[in-house]
Amino acid sequence: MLRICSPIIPGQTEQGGRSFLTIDPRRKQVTVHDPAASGYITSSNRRAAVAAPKMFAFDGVFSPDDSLSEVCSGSLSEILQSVIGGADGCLFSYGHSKLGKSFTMIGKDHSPQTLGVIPCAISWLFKLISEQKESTGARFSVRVSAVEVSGTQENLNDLLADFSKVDGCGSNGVYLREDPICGTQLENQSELRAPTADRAAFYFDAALASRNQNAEEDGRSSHLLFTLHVYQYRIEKANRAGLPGGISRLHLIDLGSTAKSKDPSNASLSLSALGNVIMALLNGQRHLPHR
Ligand SMILES: Nc1ncnc2c1ncn2[C@@H]1O[C@H](COP(=O)(O)OP(=O)(O)OP(=O)(O)O)[C@@H](O)[C@H]1O
Repeated sequence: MLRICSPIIPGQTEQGGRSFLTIDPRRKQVTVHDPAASGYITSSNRRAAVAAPKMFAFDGVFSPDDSLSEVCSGSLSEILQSVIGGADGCLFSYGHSKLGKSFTMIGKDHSPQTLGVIPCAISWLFKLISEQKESTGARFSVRVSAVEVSGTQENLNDLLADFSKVDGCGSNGVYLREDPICGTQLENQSELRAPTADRAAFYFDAALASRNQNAEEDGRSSHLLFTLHVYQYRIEKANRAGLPGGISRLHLIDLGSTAKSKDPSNASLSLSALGNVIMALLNGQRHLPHR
């Protein structure tokens, strides 16, 4: 899915130049025209290999006029149904600096219309759970975890560690483990029980408050991984005991800026590197081509 944001070009007002993108939300298509013709780049800077116009098709396209609630409903409905159905899901924002990735994922708490993807996902997940409980009798238990990757060393930080210490199940720190069967696994992050949407939202706010405030000064912005773990149970009619019915996870990720960096170690953030990882996952490869 693609969300188009209006880029502000230095020295040029938003109205000053014709856009080099044509958006067709109904067909879910975007056409890229020659940026030189729209004044966004000079013809001398244009790479000779880029032949415009080029058309790209997506599962969904949101224009700058689309509200945050339209983006949330368009991107979350299907994925939440799948998670309730027992499949894992992931939704992440990716793009250049200051284009509104965090705004899209987190939103602002001014009004219900400016809630971002993560608060909407929390609210709608619990609504779906309650509907599912009514219709099938299934029981659910939701847990949340929140991890930040920040700094030039890409340190992992468990944003809910303080709460799990209070619960008496404090962890010794989150880390990555290479599993020969499942590939790279994030281990040991705090998973806190959230019986209500309000509790999950509280933990989300707490995670945001714990983020590394110095990340931007470190030379790159931080990445936020917020996960809703959904445990399902079937209730035995005879003794009303709960039988484990599987676990699914919804990963909601606000990737930090992908602006070009002079630091060669920042290469893992490039669109092609991310594309390679996604293709490897889709192909079921155990070894993912990441650093
Ligand atoms: N659609 C929008 N409506 C109103 N304000 C927006 C919108 N998109 C972004 N903003 C504002 O623009 C600023 C930059 O947005 P944001 O921090 O979300 O960008 P970002 O892509 O996450 O940047 P970075 O990669 O540097 O973290 C913020 O102050 C945000 O509130």
